[in-house]
Amino acid sequence: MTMPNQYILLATLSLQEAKESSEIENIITTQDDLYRSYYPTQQFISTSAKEVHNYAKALTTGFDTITTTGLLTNNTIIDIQQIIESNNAGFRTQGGTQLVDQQNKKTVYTPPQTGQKIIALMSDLERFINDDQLSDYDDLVKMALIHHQFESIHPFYDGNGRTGRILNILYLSKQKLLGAPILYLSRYLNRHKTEYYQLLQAVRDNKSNNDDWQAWLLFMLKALQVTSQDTLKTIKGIIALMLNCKQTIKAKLPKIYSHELINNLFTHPYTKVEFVTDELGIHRNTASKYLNQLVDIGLLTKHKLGKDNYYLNRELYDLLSS
Ligand SMILES: Nc1ncnc2c1ncn2[C@@H]1O[C@H](COP(=O)(O)OP(=O)(O)OP(=O)(O)O)[C@@H](O)[C@H]1O
Repeated sequence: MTMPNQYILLATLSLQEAKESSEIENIITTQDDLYRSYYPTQQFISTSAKEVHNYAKALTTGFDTITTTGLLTNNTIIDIQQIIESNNAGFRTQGGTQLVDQQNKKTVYTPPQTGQKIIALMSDLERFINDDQLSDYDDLVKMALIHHQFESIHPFYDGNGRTGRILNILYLSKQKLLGAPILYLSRYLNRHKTEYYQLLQAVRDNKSNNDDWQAWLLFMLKALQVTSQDTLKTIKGIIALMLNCKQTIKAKLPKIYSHELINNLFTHPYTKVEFVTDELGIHRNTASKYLNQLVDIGLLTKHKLGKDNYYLNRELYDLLSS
């Protein structure tokens, strides 16, 4: 709420979430490729950067839908997976899906196999997500239960991991625990991937009865706690950098100062002449002059890639990567 322009957080943090969540599925992209790609014009530096941008798009599309309807339905879940995977296969109708341990190639878990069973289970889950009367558990606990159940149903042929992690944030937003979708668990889950996978499975193996549920819930609550603290730190860091940037431009280049310029520099860690031209509504030559002046006073650094020049806001980039 203290951010002058919340879109900055959505643009930067949702891409970080997309990066981390995709990395859990071994889709690896660098910060450079990520921020040099641009979804609106479909310019992607690499195929994995494209997948990561699709994930961010799926997330914001899901958020827009629940903001409008107040519901998180199976249709929305199908739309999300469709944007992530760029296919419209929908829920599985054929058997054969198994979860395999990547190291020893053994099957860890066989999710439900028939289309009928998947639809029945997803209908139950949809009811659980949307009808608050069905359970009086805390919403954070419900989020962890929903994630476990969704991954256990594994309703799609692919994209289940990433779709399930988007559901976490959408559920918290739907329950109005978040005003903007900016609490992203994937960094924590990625750092604790082995435990994340083990705990998902342990509940099902249930070797020590109910303790496995407890361990799973505590793991997810810890993920929420750590992520909340980290996110607040990041937001405070961005606010401080914006203030510093504003003061520096006002002092050294007062003629080019505008809110729109500051917003541009903090929405795109790597900005370009085109972005400034579009977002400030100024001529290309003027945009180019502004960016070079910002390089001269040390606020940006210039990098050439192919035909394009990119202007890096290094401090923002470092803060988001840290
Ligand atoms: N034992 C398990 N039980 C249930 N879910 C699990 C288990 N182990 C891992 N998962 C979940 O499954 C996800 C990976 O699913 P899978 O390997 O089938 O890929 P996928 O469906 O193509 O999804 P994506 O493309 O997003 O990786 C993990 O990220 C995790 O959320």
